[in-house]
Amino acid sequence: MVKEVVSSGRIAVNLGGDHSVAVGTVDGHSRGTDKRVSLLWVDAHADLNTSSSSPSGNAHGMPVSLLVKELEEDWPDTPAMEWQRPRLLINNVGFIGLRDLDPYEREVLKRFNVAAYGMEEVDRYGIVEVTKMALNRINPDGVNALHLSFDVDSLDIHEAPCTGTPVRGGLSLREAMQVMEIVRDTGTLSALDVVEINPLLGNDRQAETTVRAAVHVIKTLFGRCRFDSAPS
Ligand SMILES: NC(=[NH2+])NCCC[C@H](N)C(=O)O
Ligand SMILES: [Mn+2]
Repeated sequence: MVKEVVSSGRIAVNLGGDHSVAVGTVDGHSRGTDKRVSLLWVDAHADLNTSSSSPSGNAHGMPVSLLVKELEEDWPDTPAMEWQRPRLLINNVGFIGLRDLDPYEREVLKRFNVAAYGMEEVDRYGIVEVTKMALNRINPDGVNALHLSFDVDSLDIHEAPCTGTPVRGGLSLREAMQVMEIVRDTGTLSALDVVEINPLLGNDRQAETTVRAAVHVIKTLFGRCRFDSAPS
């Protein structure tokens, strides 16, 4: 599906589901375009575990490591995954919002000098600077197709309470909207995932808060301006 949408020149929007859906969406994206794909992963977690490094065994903590060529050797045999081969370069992958990493993930980020920006960098440099630095590093000439994979757990738990692995101290909705404004203005966006919304993990009000936050993020990415439109 993503392959067809992207190859017809449209932007693919994928609503998850847990973050392991991104293995399929990013794979389809890269097969639907002649361009190289840069991946911006906005998340509290790096989702870089392999099945052997993962402390939890949860697949939603592993998609990025399945997608990058550099980690192919780190994976034990994956019998169910023959359909997918890694197609991305790890230096075309950037992270924003990190604040909960496992030891293997930390080691990989260091080993390849990945464009990884945690909440400390967001606090130190500000979200605008961090977003620009990340985009410059993963898509320096602006010629690659951008895949934005947005995990709602990148947001602070007050903004997005209904998610499976929340981590306190995350992005404000305003910071996330600034990321979207900057990405939008690059004109490079080719596919979007919005994932890890689980309305069952909370009361109605919390579900509504979470869904509305996601809607704000999506609308901003597709052109809604904060100055001249009423909030929704
Ligand atoms: N997409 C997510 N919410 N990922 C959470 C991953 C948490 C932890 N790093 C793990 O591997 O289990
Ligand atoms: Mn994630």
